[in-house]
Amino acid sequence: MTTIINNNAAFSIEDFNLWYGNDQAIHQINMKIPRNEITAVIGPSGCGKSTLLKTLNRMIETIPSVNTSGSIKYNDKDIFSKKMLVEELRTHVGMVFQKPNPFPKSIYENVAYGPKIHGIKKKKVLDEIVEKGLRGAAIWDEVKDRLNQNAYGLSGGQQQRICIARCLAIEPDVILMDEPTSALDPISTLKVEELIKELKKDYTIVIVTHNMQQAARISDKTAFMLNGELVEFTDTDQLFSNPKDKRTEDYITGRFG
Ligand SMILES: Nc1ncnc2c1ncn2[C@@H]1O[C@H](COP(=O)(O)OP(=O)(O)OP(=O)(O)O)[C@@H](O)[C@H]1O
Repeated sequence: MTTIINNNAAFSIEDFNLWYGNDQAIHQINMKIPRNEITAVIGPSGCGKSTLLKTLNRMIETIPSVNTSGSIKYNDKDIFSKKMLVEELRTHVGMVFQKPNPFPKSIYENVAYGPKIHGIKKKKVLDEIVEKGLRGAAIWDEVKDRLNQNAYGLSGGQQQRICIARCLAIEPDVILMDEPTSALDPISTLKVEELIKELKKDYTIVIVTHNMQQAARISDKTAFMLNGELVEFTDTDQLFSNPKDKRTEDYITGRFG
């Protein structure tokens, strides 16, 4: 997609509402997600974090009861417009899930999968993409001698980095991460956190996390959601040191959630 970008927001969300059937899960959200930064979305269980994230690459459309109003623009283009092909949106906006979900295939095939679907057949080109993806996901050195082994044989933390490599191989612009470390042990979590900080040089990252310390450690901006509303969205340092809204303060000081 060739786009002239007029502002510094990867996503501009305006007056956005979302319903599952009759239940409204997102209420009138306005936010601009900055490019090449890490934006964390925090809030208690059920506040709508995953729903908002899954809307950004239209994964939410797989649920038939969903209705929306308002607008979401990616690079100034309406993601819900008929002209926006969902497959194209998802090549620009990749996603990494809570539980590592490699395919039951070799490490190599996991990373080469997306490019192959997009028609790349030459072994040499695929080799290069696989190496670049694995290097980008900081796992090349650990797996370069066993690319043909099944990805299921790796540890949870390694599997998650393979999933990140798989995402990088389609050369996205934005990476959405839904609690990417919640199934990992502390050491793997730290590795993935280091990787996320490294990736923001080249990508815009939006990460949903239950873990406030994680948001504070890695993100530039933090959004606090409650009952489907965006209560506060500002610089991470500011949100954790000097929240403007009493509800944010109550949440970050552990009074609820
Ligand atoms: N497929 C669905 N059908 C109907 N309601 C749903 C569906 N998915 C989520 N919801 C509802 O939408 C609201 C927001 O859920 P969502 O999963 O976005 O919250 P969350 O903040 O990500 O929660 P958690 O931290 O527990 O994952 C909740 O009330 C939830 O029950």
